[in-house]
Amino acid sequence: MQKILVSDTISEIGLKKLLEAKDIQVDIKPDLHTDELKNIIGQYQGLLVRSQTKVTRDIIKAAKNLLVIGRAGVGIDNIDIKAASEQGIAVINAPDGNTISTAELSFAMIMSMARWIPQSHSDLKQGIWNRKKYVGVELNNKVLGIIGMGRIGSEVAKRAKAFHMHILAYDPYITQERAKQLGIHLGTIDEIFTQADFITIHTPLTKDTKYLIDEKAFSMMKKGVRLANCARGGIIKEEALMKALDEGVVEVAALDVYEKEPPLDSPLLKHPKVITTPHLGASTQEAQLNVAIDVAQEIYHYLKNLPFKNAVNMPALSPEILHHIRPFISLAEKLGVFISSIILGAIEKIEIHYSGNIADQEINILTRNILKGILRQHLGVAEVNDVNAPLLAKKRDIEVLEIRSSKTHGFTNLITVKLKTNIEEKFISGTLLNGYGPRFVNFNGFTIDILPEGHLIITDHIDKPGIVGKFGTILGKANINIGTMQVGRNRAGGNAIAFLGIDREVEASIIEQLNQVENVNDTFYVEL
Ligand SMILES: NC(=O)c1ccc[n+]([C@@H]2O[C@H](COP(=O)([O-])OP(=O)(O)OC[C@H]3O[C@@H](n4cnc5c(N)ncnc54)[C@H](O)[C@@H]3O)[C@@H](O)[C@H]2O)c1
Ligand SMILES: O=C(O)[C@H](O)COP(=O)(O)O
Repeated sequence: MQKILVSDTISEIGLKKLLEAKDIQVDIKPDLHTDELKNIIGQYQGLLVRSQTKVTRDIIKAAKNLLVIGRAGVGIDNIDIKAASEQGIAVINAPDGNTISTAELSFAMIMSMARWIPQSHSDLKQGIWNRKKYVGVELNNKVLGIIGMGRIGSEVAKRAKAFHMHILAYDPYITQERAKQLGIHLGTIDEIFTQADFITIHTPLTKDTKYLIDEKAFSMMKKGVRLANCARGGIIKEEALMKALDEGVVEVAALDVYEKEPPLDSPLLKHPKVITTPHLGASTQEAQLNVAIDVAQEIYHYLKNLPFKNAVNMPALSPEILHHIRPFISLAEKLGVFISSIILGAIEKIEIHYSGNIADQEINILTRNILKGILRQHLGVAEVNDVNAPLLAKKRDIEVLEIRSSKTHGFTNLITVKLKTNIEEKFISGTLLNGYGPRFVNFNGFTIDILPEGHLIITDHIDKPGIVGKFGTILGKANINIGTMQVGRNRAGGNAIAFLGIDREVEASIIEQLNQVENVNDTFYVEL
């Protein structure tokens, strides 16, 4: 039974897929204190959160059995992705489900700022009829600066266009072609600061966007600019915003998110020109249902080894791509297990060549599986998975090289894994033979045809009469049956190899006996 902890308020209707799964237990415990979460997280394979639960390195360290963290929403800044990746925990979010709701709230903020709706509403509720104080501006013909032209930014742009606003967007990661498609003008951040009548922010909080709107930015802005942030606190430097409001540079600010949440002691809450909502961007019935359905489905798929698309710390594979690549995944891992089991010394470099058809595929997942196969021999099965394998290699200063080539080498597809240690260099090549499945086809230059399955003994020896017979005698005495055998040599009397497929696991003492046979250089046992 796999256990999932839901530690924030997430739509239970949306979680149906997980709640109805017979072999999954879902515990719903919103509003857990950090210490309580730390105490119980060790029991769970899955953790489902929104933005409230802070999944810190400390929590992740305590999460000994955690396989996946699901975020019912977009922002993942409450999750220590680096710590999760290092521990091999996949992080999956639900980026699409709350786009419209957040775009609509952002637009509501823009309209509220234009017409002083919250302030005049609040006055009137207190019996103050003040028509002169609340003269607003039209949106018509105004310049709307959008910082971050992703899902939400694009939806805000569509709505603003309907109001005949001119859109000036800044997003270093979108192309002119995309801007043209959206019917917007792409400019620099400085152009936004100097030209926009309204500015709305839709980027994630990153090291590049932290305090993107600071004193310098405010000093460039048009006097009377209206500024909305429904993205993340910390993109606007709040101290600088207070000053800009007091100096009249910013006429009105609308904030849904804050540097510290809840911002109960922030002076911004008391400022008459600041409109505030308590992080409500995604708080609609529709968005909450959408993100819960999306994340529940993704977590279910992740736990059941089915295709998933929104992992933030590993590549997403569509069912179509997965269909093509899936048969190669097990071959890739076996190539990794094999080569690292038969090499001596500390690994310095891993070179992976993808040739033929496979070179055009999404190979990142194959590389991850090769690295997983290699590193598991040294670090243990529990320590290494698809998520953390590249990071673990990097941490150990192992150089990893991926080389794609259209050359076929006689096979429609071929994966070669070359390992260099401080002592030696070896390689193994494998292919998927149409109709026959995976095969190892070359080992260190020796042509072979090995089904990569079960128990294998591999010897490196000198080609002399009687050697193979001696192997048979030693194994026979130990009651170990040889099911398959292949030998190869570079020339008569030269270097030779033998691959013996045996029926059961073999003890180290038997390998030692094989190693003692005259003219044998090395003997290895591999289980695939
Ligand atoms: N208030 C809420 O409740 C709420 C709800 C949903 C999302 N959000 C926030 O909104 C953000 C945007 O959501 P989205 O779904 O549109 O994400 P998205 O990934 O689709 O879009 C983000 C855009 O920001 C751009 N960007 C990144 N760094 C930038 C930089 N330095 N300068 C300019 N642009 C940059 C990216 O290229 C991307 O196009 C999320 O990261 C989340 O933090 C808040
Ligand atoms: O990043 C998001 O998806 C939003 O900030 C929503 O956060 P919430 O799920 O805590 O409302």
